[in-house]
Amino acid sequence: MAPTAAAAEQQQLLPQARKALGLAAHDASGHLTPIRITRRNTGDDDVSIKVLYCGICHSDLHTIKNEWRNAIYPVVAGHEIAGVVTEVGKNVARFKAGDNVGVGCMVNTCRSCESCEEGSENYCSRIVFTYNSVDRDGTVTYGGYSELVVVSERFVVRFPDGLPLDRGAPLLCAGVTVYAPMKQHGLSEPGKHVGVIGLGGLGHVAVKFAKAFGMKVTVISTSPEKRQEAVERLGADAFVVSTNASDMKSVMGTMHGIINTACASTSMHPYFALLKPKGKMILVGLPEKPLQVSAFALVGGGKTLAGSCMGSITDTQEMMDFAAKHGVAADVELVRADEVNTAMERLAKGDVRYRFVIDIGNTLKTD
Ligand SMILES: NC(=O)C1=CN([C@@H]2O[C@H](COP(=O)(O)OP(=O)(O)OC[C@H]3O[C@@H](n4cnc5c(N)ncnc54)[C@H](OP(=O)(O)O)[C@@H]3O)[C@@H](O)[C@H]2O)C=CC1
Ligand SMILES: O=C/C=C/c1ccc(O)c(O)c1
Ligand SMILES: [Zn+2]
Ligand SMILES: [Zn+2]
Repeated sequence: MAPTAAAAEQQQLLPQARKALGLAAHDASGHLTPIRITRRNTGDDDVSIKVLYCGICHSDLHTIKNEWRNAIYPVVAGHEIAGVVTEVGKNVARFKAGDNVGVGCMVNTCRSCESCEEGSENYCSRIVFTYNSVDRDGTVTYGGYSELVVVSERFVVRFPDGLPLDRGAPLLCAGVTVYAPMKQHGLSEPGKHVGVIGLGGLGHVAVKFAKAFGMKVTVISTSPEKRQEAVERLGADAFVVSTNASDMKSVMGTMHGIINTACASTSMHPYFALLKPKGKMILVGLPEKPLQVSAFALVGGGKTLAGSCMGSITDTQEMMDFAAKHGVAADVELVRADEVNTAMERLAKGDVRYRFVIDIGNTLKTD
């Protein structure tokens, strides 16, 4: 397939570049088709990575459908990237060809602001996301729905032994996005009770991390059909349906904190009632539409509403190592590159258990 005009223009800006096959959305239909993109040659601080697996995050779907109104088409999504190092630049000390590595949601930051200096580079105001972002050289970033990525060493993490690449890939976004705020907000302490709103890609790994921390965990879901697997397969202690009044009453005022992963907007009022006094609601879901929050739901019990965005690179490596040590990995449905549009349609309907992962290494090929 011929490259689009925008991709061709980008290619001309990069005299030293390689071609790579990717999957791109070209408009808000979100339909993905093969595209030829360019990747820079391996710079002195870069790691070139052959992509083997890439998870499909709901953020990918929000972006390709332009639900956040910020799409820069063509969009090559994907920020749950697992692969093998093929080449490193001369300054790269931590990785060598043949290493199994991962790349998550960011590929560049300013490296000098307060957030960067304190190791919270995920809050850098000049953050460059792995895709749909303008990099410091002016090019638009393309993500892991492609056969090759070239990433500065400091945004690459090591895949620990024992963590499979296909089931580990989703941890690079979904995993760290729930792990980091759980640690930051004291929701990783044994014996505490945490609620997880939304049993999807993020939610199911939140349940697994909570159990690995030794916590009590309750899933708060809109999908009654997930009850059995939440308890029996994922290890949740309880499961309540958010529209079922008696279910919700049974856990009222019991939770130290809630991780809210819902991808669609809803009234937050019933959820705040589940928190203990001074409990914390941590928002990680990014619905297209604004949330409804009543002041009375927060003020009365001295409750906190906080947001959290991904995690730092240090958080990400710590989370990957913790996952390997405690046997935490995503439940995945592996799909071929030519099945990606069907996977997106199913994700939009909540029909996935619990993360689609594209088998890029074996199936992204020219005809
Ligand atoms: N803050 C950050 O850094 C990050 C944010 N995100 C965002 O987090 C959200 C979740 O991502 P992901 O887990 O991949 O998405 P999934 O689609 O895998 O899961 C989302 C879950 O939300 C629940 N849900 C759907 N509709 C509603 C609704 N109307 N009300 C309440 N719950 C609902 C469903 O769970 P159930 O059936 O159990 O109700 C669904 O499975 C997305 O908005 C994504 O963009 C993702 C990564 C990082
Ligand atoms: O899936 C991860 C997305 C994270 C994200 C956070 C904040 C923001 O403005 C984005 O565009 C993406
Ligand atoms: Zn994501
Ligand atoms: Zn910065």
